Amino acid sequence: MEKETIKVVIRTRPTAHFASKNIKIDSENNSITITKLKDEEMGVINNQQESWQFKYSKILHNSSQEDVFDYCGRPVISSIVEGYNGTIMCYGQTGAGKTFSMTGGPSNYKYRGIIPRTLSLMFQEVDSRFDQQVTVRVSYIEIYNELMFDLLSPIPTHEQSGNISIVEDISGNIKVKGLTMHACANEEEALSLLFEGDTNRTVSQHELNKNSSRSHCIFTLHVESKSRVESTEKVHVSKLHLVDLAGSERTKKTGSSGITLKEAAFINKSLSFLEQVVVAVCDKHRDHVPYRQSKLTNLLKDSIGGNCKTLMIANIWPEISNLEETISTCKFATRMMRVHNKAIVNVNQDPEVLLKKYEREIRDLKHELNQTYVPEPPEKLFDLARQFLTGSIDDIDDLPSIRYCRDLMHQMKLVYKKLEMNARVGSSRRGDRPGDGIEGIGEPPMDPAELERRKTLIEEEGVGEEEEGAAGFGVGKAPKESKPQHKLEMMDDGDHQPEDDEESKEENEGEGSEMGHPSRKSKRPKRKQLKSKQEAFKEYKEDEGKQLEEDIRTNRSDLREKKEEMSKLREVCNGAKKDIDNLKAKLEEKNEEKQKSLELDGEEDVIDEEEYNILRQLKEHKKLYRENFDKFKSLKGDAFFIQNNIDQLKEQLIFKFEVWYDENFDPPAGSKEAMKPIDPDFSEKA
Ligand SMILES: Nc1ncnc2c1ncn2[C@@H]1O[C@H](COP(=O)(O)OP(=O)(O)OP(=O)(O)O)[C@@H](O)[C@H]1O
Repeated sequence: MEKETIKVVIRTRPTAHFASKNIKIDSENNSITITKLKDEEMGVINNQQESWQFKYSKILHNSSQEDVFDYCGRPVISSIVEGYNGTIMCYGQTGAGKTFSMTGGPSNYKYRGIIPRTLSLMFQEVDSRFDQQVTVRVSYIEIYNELMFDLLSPIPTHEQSGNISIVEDISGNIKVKGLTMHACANEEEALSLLFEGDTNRTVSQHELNKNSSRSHCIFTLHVESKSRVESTEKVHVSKLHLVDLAGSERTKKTGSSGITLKEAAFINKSLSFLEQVVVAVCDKHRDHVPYRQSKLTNLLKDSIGGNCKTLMIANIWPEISNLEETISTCKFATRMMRVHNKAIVNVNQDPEVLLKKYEREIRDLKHELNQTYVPEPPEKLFDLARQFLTGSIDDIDDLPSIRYCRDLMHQMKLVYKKLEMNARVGSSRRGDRPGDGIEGIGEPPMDPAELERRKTLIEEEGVGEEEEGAAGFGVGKAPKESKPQHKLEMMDDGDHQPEDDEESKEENEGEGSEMGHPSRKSKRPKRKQLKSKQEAFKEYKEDEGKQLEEDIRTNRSDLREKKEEMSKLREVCNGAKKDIDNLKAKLEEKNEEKQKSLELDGEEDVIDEEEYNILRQLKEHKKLYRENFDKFKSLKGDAFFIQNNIDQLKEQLIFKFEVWYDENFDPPAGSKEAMKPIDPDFSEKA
């Protein structure tokens, strides 16, 4: 934040009748001394002199327009592009040269004022900043009799004067709602808007000065700049108010009547409100500043005591007849110098760039994930999960990525399901409640007394209960020695099936078995007739594996869409590339022609219309190519990501199926059917 007082510059209007007796100007010290005989006008005999000395930031006495701009305008331009707000305002009595200072005299180019010079320098500054994209818009507003008029509105101002109003946004920035803003690409466009506004400006006939303005005029440049080099969402936003205030003369001196008297009253009122605001801002004990009392002070709230770098030019007309006005202007100017402003760089966020930035971040992260994560074989993770859940290992130290954790969690779920299922099968064989074999998993843990009782029973009598004529789902009673030594052994009967006792073996053999595993057939839920592993897989996908199958299908359809889009973009890129090559060849031909004519006439050809058109087209095609290629690259990343999803889902599907298959069918271990690899795309291909 830059805290500084408002700069005040005194500019004198050149005159042949300079009041040299009363006004002494010291340009070196930037001071001015004014002397006046007391009550001279009242005719009272009083030879006492009254004298004032004022000191300012600068006194521009008989200065050229260029000098005025160099001091007042030039330093402001770069700070505007950097994001600081700025205001340059001209204050002073009618005819003192406010409009001349601000807009200039039309008679000669060298008389152009601060506004046209600012526009010229501003666009030079914009063009010189290759690394920045700068947008300049202008607005032009007039305050006349406390009404605001948009001088650049295509609708006649009197019709839409009610349509514009001053508003303050949540950050305290003042804006004029409904005011038209005109984007300008260059100095010429901006100048023509200034001329258009000036033509529309309300000018009233007046005794003191035929063309003097009876209104306040504010020409504003709204500047936005953002970096072309860095992909940043930061946009520097600023405004530069160039203000031509109405004349500050006293009403009685104007000799006005009718409308112009009313005008003068309004002007005096708003200028006195301006004074009140300045006084209030300077008074540390005042907590309220009456900005809202008038349109002018409301509109210039940022400029006086706010977020702005402000400079005031106090125009004086140093003739004896204007002594009162000169003193009054100097007094006001001195007060203005005490106003402290707090200018900050105004930074906004460009939502478009912000969105693009987030999209890029997501894409990069996805890409990084795909790049760095090499999926572990599911069997390995399954084994790790089982070791962890059964307490063989206390901790899993190495968790390299979220994807790894996710896969591991998934395997944990599978282990859990398997354990739960085995426990259920085990308990139904033993007649226990489900979950008895896996304390803490599935069902709530058993009452400790009951658990102890059962343990003793198992130790004494073996696992399970005697069944009379057991058939179907009965599990019978396991002998004492079949009690598993390890908790997992008890839980996981898939691989660690306790051997049935001879008695029950015989029993089962008596019942016969199609699968060749009589013992299991009698002790487990009836297993399905095996057709083929691939057919079982089909069945699995329609039933338990339905969700995974659906996920794969959704991903596949996404992938298809992406690929279709990619193929369209590829065509556009190829077309653009072809056009670029053709245009380059044409350009080459043109260059050869030029070279030849240079050798013949020794004159270097300038770019002709055809060459210009080729260059323009080349630029457009390159842009088209770049845009579409960027989109293509982004889609390629997406497609890669989706393909990876599909592979993962397929792996999961096969693994889950293998578990399911193992639990539901009994091909002899190591048999051809059991070893057969599954083709997850079998039904798709069919
Ligand atoms: N520094 C100057 N050099 C040459 N001519 C000047 C200068 N200052 C003012 N003038 C001339 O004085 C006349 C009045 O100036 P101008 O219209 O700028 O006054 P003003 O303060 O804007 O008055 P108003 O308050 O009525 O708008 C114009 O003809 C202008 O050309």
